Amino acid sequence: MTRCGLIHQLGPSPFVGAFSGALRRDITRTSFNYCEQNPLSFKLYLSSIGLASQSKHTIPARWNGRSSRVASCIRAVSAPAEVEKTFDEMVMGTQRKYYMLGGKGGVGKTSLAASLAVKFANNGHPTLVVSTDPAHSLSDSFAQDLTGGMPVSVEGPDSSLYAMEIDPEQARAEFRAATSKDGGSGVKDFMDSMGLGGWVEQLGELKLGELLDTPPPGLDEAIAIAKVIQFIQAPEYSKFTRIVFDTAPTGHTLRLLSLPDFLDASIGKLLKLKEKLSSATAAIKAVFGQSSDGGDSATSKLELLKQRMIMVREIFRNKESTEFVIVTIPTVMAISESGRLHRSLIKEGVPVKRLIVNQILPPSNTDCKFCNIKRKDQQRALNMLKSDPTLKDLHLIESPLFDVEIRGVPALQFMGDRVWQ
Ligand SMILES: Nc1ncnc2c1ncn2[C@@H]1O[C@H](COP(=O)(O)OP(=O)(O)OP(=O)(O)O)[C@@H](O)[C@H]1O
Repeated sequence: MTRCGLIHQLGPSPFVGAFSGALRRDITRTSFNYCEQNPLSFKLYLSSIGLASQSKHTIPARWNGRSSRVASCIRAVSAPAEVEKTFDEMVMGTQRKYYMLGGKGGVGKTSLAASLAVKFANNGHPTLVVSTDPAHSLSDSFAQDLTGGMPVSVEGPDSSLYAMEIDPEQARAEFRAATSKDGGSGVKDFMDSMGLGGWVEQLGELKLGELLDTPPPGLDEAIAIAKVIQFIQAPEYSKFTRIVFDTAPTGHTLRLLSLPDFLDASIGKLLKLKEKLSSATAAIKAVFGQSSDGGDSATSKLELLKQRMIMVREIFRNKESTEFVIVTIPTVMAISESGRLHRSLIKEGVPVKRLIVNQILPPSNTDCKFCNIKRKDQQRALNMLKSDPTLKDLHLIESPLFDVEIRGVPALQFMGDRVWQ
């Protein structure tokens, strides 16, 4: 069929205008791009030609054959009710999306985050997977050295996949360097030496020393995430359309969620105080005949950090761009903790739709007594999950216990194809 033939077959629609401008180019490709960029309009278009809400099998075969990503898009818009919580929905669109995987220690967060990242990359999304867990295992999962705090290219997937382990210690050292110079003890010493006790009291009220010397739990991870934001704002990393976070175990993640507010307030107060101080120091410097300008790099660094913290908080709560996926295993203890995690995420306004139960024993015909008891035990935990008021409405993804360790891209791809459907 010719390209013009295709547009005739598509038939009249309010959206034909959007396609017709591209007639001399590749109309088919344009329609596919249009599907990704304007899914709702494209859905209306499909509806106008009688294809929306029909089975995906009625979508013309040539549309499905373009690439897995556009096929996903077309399937997604043509069967919205089925697709809402499937992988098609996760992969649809070229706007940047963040997926945060979190749960109790050892349940499989890293393996599932890495397998999701591989699947996104294999579906055409330039993807970055980041570990903010101080006890990194992303390098082990990819069987590749990812240390160094910079995105490292992962070999294997169809589109570019980068992975990055943030070193929280190093991130905190950078934070301290930015703040201690003249925002913490430096300012305090200076004001002491000038005999300006009133200012020192105000500094004391801000508890800056405490913030810098004994950081609250979760600060490391907040700074680590702020660092990721810094990376993805740089032009060379702006290409990533999917960013997957392998987060630290539950407790840390929960504290992290309330931290941006805390830091935002503290840093905001500090900046206000520093504004007042800078006019005081200007006056004092003038007495000594020194120039009052010369920049204040610590203040601008703090301002930058504050902006990033605000961005972190906004990203965590943005329903359009972010989803927190709870990972658990079929045990009563893990499921109870997942319930608490979900309640806290709701309280913090973090969007959650999916719950993965990992390491489910697959059915077997053999008469293994241990396996049968274990399977019944897991079933009890699964029943508890299905009747838990906070968890039962989440979309449940069951992930089997694999008989081999999941390490390296081929194994992660295998896991991803089994879990993310
Ligand atoms: N479905 C599975 N089948 C078989 N092995 C699995 C499965 N999921 C995870 N594992 C294995 O369990 C171990 C722990 O997994 P992983 O490191 O992904 O968990 P985690 O939640 O990230 O742990 P931590 O909280 O310590 O960071 C790894 O050896 C991993 O290969």
